[in-house]
Amino acid sequence: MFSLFVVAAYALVALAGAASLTFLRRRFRQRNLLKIPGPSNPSLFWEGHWHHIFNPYAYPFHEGLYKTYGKVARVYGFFGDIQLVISDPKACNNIFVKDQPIFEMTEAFLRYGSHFLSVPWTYTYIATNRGAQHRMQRKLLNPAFNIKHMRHMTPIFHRVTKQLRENLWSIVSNGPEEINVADWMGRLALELIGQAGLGYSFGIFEGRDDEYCRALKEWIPTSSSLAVSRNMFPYVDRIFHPKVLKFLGRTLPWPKLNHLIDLAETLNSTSRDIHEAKKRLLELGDDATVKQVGDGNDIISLLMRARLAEPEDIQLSEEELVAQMAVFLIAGTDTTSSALSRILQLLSLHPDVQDKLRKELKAAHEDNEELTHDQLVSLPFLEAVCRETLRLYAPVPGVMRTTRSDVVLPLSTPIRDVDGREVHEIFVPKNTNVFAQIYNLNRDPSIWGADAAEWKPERWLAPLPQSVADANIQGVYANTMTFIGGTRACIGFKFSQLEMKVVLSQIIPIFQFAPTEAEIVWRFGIISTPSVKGSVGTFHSKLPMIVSRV
Ligand code: HEM
Repeated sequence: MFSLFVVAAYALVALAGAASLTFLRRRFRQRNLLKIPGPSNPSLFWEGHWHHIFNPYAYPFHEGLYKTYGKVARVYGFFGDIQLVISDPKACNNIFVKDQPIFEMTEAFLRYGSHFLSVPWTYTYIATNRGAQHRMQRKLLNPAFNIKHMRHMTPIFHRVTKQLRENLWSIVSNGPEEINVADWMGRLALELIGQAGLGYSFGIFEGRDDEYCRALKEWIPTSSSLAVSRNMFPYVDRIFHPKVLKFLGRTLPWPKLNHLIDLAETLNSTSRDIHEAKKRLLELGDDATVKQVGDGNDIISLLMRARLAEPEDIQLSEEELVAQMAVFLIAGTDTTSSALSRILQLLSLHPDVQDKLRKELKAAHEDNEELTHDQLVSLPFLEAVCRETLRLYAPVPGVMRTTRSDVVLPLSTPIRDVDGREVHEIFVPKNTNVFAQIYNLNRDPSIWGADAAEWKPERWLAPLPQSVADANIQGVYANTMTFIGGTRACIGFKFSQLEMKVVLSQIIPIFQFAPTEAEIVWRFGIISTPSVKGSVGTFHSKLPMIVSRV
């Protein structure tokens, strides 16, 4: 008994020694970052600023960092780890474009994502693989998101949006009604990506209780509620074999984790079933293919046909294809519904802008009831409303990266270090986490002018200030980092543009949106979501609005 106690004590001392050594080595490596100004560590040996950065009410913290420290601030992560929060445009260009292979997704994100979304327990889908495998998948997936294919998708978007329109029309048949717009936009975005992305209908507007849909809806909140423990993944993942991890995840008395594993399995097994059904149709030939949901024009059908046309070694494996399905749903639903909800809220708060947009859309509808892709992209005010909303209120307010080697990060605007010295570039050692603040970068007054924080769609109807061109922001969309840039830029950004425009073109001409008395608070997260101030049920989006027929 005594000897067991001694062994345990030795083990504890050894563990504490190893942890201290790791801490000291890391502190030595990151010592120059201590010179970057930033807030002091609120909890030295545990979370650091993790909760300040990621809690649902973190917007004021991020705005405060920007106001107090400027475009670069030093913060603390777990166990005293030093991290940077950056909104400097030149630095962000380097993070996303020039030095993208150095600034990769964090291990926590990659490993967590691969365990809880991709059943084979490997990096099989686009958002969590890297290097050559990522480049190869991107190359194979890109054609499914090009303009030519978007044109084929426009009728699918119209068809789904009409179902929403019919539902709303009957709800407000007897006069104005209070409606949770975020909920409807969530359902719509899911059905849009279901039909146009997967050629699958969740039956959302027909009231079907779909297991896939339920799993997907629960995956995001369940996964978000495990956000802090996610940081442990790179460590436990190294110690245990994936099969052991999966077994532990199922059997440990940790209901949320158990549930997440069940959800991932449902998502994957249903994706597999959908894939098998599509495969059978493809084997039956073109006539059968066009009879499915989305007329065979959905992204997965296109990729499956490409598989048949390409030699075996340069195509996505069936497993990779199935893995993309859940990721398209996760990446394409809440982002789009967040953007649409935000646009509708802003239109409700600015009735003059809503009227102007309605006028433009009604005029366009005189030629055609269903606006084509080319008509939609040529409407200047619709474009201005989308751009301004996505600039000022990026649905993904920031992304985390980690350095895979030492690197020097140049700055557009020099900062002063804690000794008062001017700093034009920062040496960032290997394994440093960097949080790129898209939200602050997109509303930088030195780029967009003194009115940068105001929602002004008309700014896009006149030439932009020279400072915008000078900032040389290398994001893929409208001089912003809303969809980031470089090889990891959002693959679905044109898809989401088109979705939004189709939806607005169909609902704004016939419905009026007005605010209610409720105070709306937009929660910070991987994706920004609306809630009513003081409401419980943190993860469910709420955006009540008064909707009436025009
Ligand atoms: C307004 C809507 C959207 C916004 C604001 C948005 C934003 C973003 C951002 C910021 C990223 C980079 C994330 C990171 O690297 O950490 C990203 C990646 C991605 N997005 Fe989107 N997205 C939107 C809609 C969509 C849609 C509709 C789809 C699918 C149809 C989609 C699919 C993806 C995929 C697959 C990635 C990973 C790309 C890669 O790693 O190569 N997104 N998105």
